[in-house]
Amino acid sequence: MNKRGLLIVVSGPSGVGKGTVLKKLLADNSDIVPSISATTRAPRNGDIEGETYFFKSVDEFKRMIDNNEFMEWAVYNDNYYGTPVKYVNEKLDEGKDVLLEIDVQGALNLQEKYPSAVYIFIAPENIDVLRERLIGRNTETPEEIEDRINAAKWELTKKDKYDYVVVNKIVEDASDEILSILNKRRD
Ligand SMILES: Nc1ncnc2c1ncn2[C@@H]1O[C@H](COP(=O)(O)OP(=O)(O)OP(=O)(O)O)[C@@H](O)[C@H]1O
Ligand SMILES: Nc1nc2c(ncn2[C@@H]2O[C@H](COP(=O)(O)O)[C@@H](O)[C@H]2O)c(=O)[nH]1
Repeated sequence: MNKRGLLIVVSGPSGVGKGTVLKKLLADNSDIVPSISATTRAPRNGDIEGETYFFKSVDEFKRMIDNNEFMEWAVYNDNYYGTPVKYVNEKLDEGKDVLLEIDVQGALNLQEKYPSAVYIFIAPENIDVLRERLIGRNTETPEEIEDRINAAKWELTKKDKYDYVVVNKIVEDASDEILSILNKRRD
């Protein structure tokens, strides 16, 4: 029988560069499978249904909650986000490592249920860098950016609850640091 895969949980404020760093990590490591979340937020430029997210109406999302289809879910800036449990369990059972990129509330909710997962927080050098990255990405309105910065301030107070904190100054360095954390945990 396969050894069960490692559950990898990564969080960090919106705009810190999680998606960018994890894309590099996944490109270099075909043995890590990303989980695809469901969300009620509107698709933004570059989003692809079934690849970046499964886009749901609020009613559909609530039905999935009632049917226990999520391993965790949370409301982030007025939208629902959740991790469909079936796919993650299938891949872990196949012995694959599964990567969840989720918000802090979701990660903290998982910690009791999945103590053997590895919890990694990606942090910015400071809030000004975070704001510049969100502005530079140009996918949110100025009001939405301020909401995300406010959420970030709260999220940063929780970083010590994670097993590891990785500062994303240079994408390649952050990806390498995560890989060396994973290699240590796989030993
Ligand atoms: N180390 C870095 N240095 C400079 N710019 C970066 C770095 N990492 C990411 N970026 C840029 O910052 C912006 C935000 O990155 P990204 O979309 O990956 O963030 P995120 O944490 O996944 O955000 P969200 O949670 O909102 O999806 C992008 O424009 C990206 O190109
Ligand atoms: N608790 C969960 N949080 C999730 C999930 N999928 C994504 N996220 C987090 O939401 C925010 C905003 O994401 P965005 O795509 O709108 O920028 C970010 O922190 C994501 O990591 C999930 O399934 N559960």
